[in-house]
Amino acid sequence: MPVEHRVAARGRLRARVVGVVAGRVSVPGMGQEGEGGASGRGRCVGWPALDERRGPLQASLGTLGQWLQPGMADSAQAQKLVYLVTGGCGFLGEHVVRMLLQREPRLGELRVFDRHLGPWLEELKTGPVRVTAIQGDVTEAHEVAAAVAGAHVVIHTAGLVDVFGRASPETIHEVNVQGTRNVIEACVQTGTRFLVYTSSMEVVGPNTKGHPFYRGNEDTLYEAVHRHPYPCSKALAERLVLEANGREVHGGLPLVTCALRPTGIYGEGHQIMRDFYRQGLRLGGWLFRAIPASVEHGRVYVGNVAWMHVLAARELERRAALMGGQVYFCYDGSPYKSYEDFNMEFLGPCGLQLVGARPLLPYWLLVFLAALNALLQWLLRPLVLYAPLLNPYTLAVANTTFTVSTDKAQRHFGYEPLFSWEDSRTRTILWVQAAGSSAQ
Ligand SMILES: NC(=O)c1ccc[n+]([C@@H]2O[C@H](COP(=O)([O-])OP(=O)(O)OC[C@H]3O[C@@H](n4cnc5c(N)ncnc54)[C@H](O)[C@@H]3O)[C@@H](O)[C@H]2O)c1
Ligand SMILES: CC(C)[C@@H](O)CC[C@@H](C)[C@H]1CC[C@H]2[C@@H]3[C@H](O)C=C4C[C@@H](O)CC[C@]4(C)[C@H]3CC[C@]12C
Repeated sequence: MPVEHRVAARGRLRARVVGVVAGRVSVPGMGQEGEGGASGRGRCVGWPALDERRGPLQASLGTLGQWLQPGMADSAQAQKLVYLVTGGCGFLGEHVVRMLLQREPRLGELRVFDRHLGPWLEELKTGPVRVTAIQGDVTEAHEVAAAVAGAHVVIHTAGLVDVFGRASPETIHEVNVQGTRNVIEACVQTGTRFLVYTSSMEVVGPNTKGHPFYRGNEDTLYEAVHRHPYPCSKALAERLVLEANGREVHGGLPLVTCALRPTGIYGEGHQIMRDFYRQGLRLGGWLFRAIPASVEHGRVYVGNVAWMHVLAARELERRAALMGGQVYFCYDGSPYKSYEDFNMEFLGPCGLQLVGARPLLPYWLLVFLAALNALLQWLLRPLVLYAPLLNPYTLAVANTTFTVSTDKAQRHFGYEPLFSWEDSRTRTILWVQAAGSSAQ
């Protein structure tokens, strides 16, 4: 089946929606979204409270609304279902797209929505499934609404994953919070009932006080206080998604939402891992320990995160009462190790060595160098983007234990990791080797 490319021109998206040609699609002015902030534990220091920002949609639903009749999802059972993956060309998104094509038998159309479409989409010529690539921006409500219209379920992975200061705090907030708000409102306005959101461990921590989170779970009490734009945006977006659970969508049925919280994801396509490998190659095969081996980090293989998204999206309908409004950490059998030691599980077999049983530099010097990097980034910003790996935030995260131990996803929707640790490790090593050889 050829991949159909649709480009969301500003204000217009010529779309074929589940067999219906919608032409110009816009979505009714929303007025105000749900009042009141969630009672969640998280707190973002210095950020607009949730209720201060309203994102009413600016347009009104055209003829499309008459065709999206109540019960359309019911009839969708007879047909094949329409899935939408936002951020579908990202590191995680691509794995979700491929996993859906391999393991979702109900799939009739897969819409891949992203600002930057990958050339690999062209390869996805599958038999019964129509793959529709949509170049669009989640901060543009009308583009999101056009992509969502007619979808049975939305898997919302699109986000600005920036802890290195590449984007401004406002841009991070616009994409991660307003973009999520737009996805929610599009579901409500067009009648899409199921929404799976890719949240993050950082909604919980590490917090600004550097408290460890040791083998914690979804019910562990932890003071989730954040200052950095990225965790703040993820916490606010997650709260929006969970608060939206139960809202009435077009057609009169309730919206069902859940949020998945991956810890540090690794696997094929992990750019930071590739950068570490290339850095090691440049340094003659050596990497130098900066973090104590005792600092445990939870990591999870991208294939298992993708599988959890596919399963949650499938089960959300059947188990709405149990799963609706819930959060789930993403986990698998990956070992608990320091960030650097864990990376060496893949970089070691690729020829690199981690120098030092203990950090080679004293922590105070790392703190100084991180602060210097932050100062340089600020001074150089008008001239050039300077965004090194080491900054006060990444040093704090790297230096704080954060591991999860939970079976909530297994208990709620039968999740079991699809890939063993051994398989995850082998796949990642092969990818690093290929990525490394392409660098030489
Ligand atoms: N990588 C991790 O370790 C990790 C861990 C936990 C959670 N997450 C979450 O998983 C999701 C995906 O992360 P990733 O690591 O794959 O990042 P990524 O940057 O590889 O993928 C994000 C995708 O979203 C797209 N995107 C960004 N802004 C957009 C916009 N305005 N409109 C439309 N598309 C836009 C990007 O083009 C990209 O394809 C994010 O929400 C992130 O917060 C990632
Ligand atoms: C320069 C050294 C101190 C080096 O060890 C720094 C490593 C640092 C770049 C990474 C350490 C922990 C990573 C984060 C963690 O894996 C979880 C994340 C959540 C996810 O939502 C986005 C990515 C990230 C913030 C991830 C980013 C890189 C690290 C900070």
